[in-house]
Amino acid sequence: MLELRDVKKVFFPHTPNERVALDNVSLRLEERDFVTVIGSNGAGKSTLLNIVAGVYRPDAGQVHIDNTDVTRQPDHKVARYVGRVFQDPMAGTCPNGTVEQNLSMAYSRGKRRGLRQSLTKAKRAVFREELQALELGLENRLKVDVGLLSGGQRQALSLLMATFSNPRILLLDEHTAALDPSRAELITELTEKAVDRYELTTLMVTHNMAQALRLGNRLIMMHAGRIVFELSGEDKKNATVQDLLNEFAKLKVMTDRTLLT
Ligand SMILES: Nc1ncnc2c1ncn2[C@@H]1O[C@H](COP(=O)(O)OP(=O)(O)OP(=O)(O)O)[C@@H](O)[C@H]1O
Repeated sequence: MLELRDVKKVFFPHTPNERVALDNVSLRLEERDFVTVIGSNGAGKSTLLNIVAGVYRPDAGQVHIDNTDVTRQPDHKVARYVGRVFQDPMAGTCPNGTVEQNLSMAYSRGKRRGLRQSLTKAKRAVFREELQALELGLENRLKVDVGLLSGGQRQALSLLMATFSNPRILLLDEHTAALDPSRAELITELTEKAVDRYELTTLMVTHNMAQALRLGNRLIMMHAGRIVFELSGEDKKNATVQDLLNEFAKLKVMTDRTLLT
């Protein structure tokens, strides 16, 4: 379970450059909820993920993961609960490490020290099995440096690393946006599989409205630091990209009115 209560984040407060990135945002994800987040540029989507991941501290409000208040915890502590995949396929993996070294690092996240160390035979067998599920042949390339993999392969590996140690929350930050259409489709399919397989609770930012409708059981639209529109259940299943465009159009009218007053 993830809960944000009245979270506020302001950049450059009390200066001419002040930006209210999150304006008293409250959001609750129940176990296994998969929420897609859409919104225009600067709406506050990345800030929302960064607050959950502990990269930024809110100026007000709280963040809870399960029964733990993580509001004031630094990102390396919050990493115990959170798996994250970034837009840049190069961001989630270490290029100078082999596939198995990268997986080993991710595997030991949140585990006791003894388990962190060596690459045992048993661990390798687990890695092989997990890689097989990606159907990219990476199970035969355990000793290859990650820097030699393609962008799509690296993003598939990042996704596996973010998910297979069963994080309490999975954060997806436009994680298919930098890939060509066929690779984006592959990663989208792998995401659905991983979320099902590891029974994850997921928050995904995307600019792709069709993807936001296709994935997950809930959708939120953000604008100017607020959640302005939500869909869930049957309403989300039946919604079309045109419906979302209509909601965006309403926001534009609102923004134009605000500018005029
Ligand atoms: N590190 C930062 N320093 C200063 N201002 C920031 C910082 N991060 C975000 N902002 C500002 O906060 C607001 C929200 O930004 P954010 O990146 O969360 O939006 P977004 O919805 O993710 O946008 P995009 O779709 O363009 O990535 C914007 O006005 C942005 O300029």
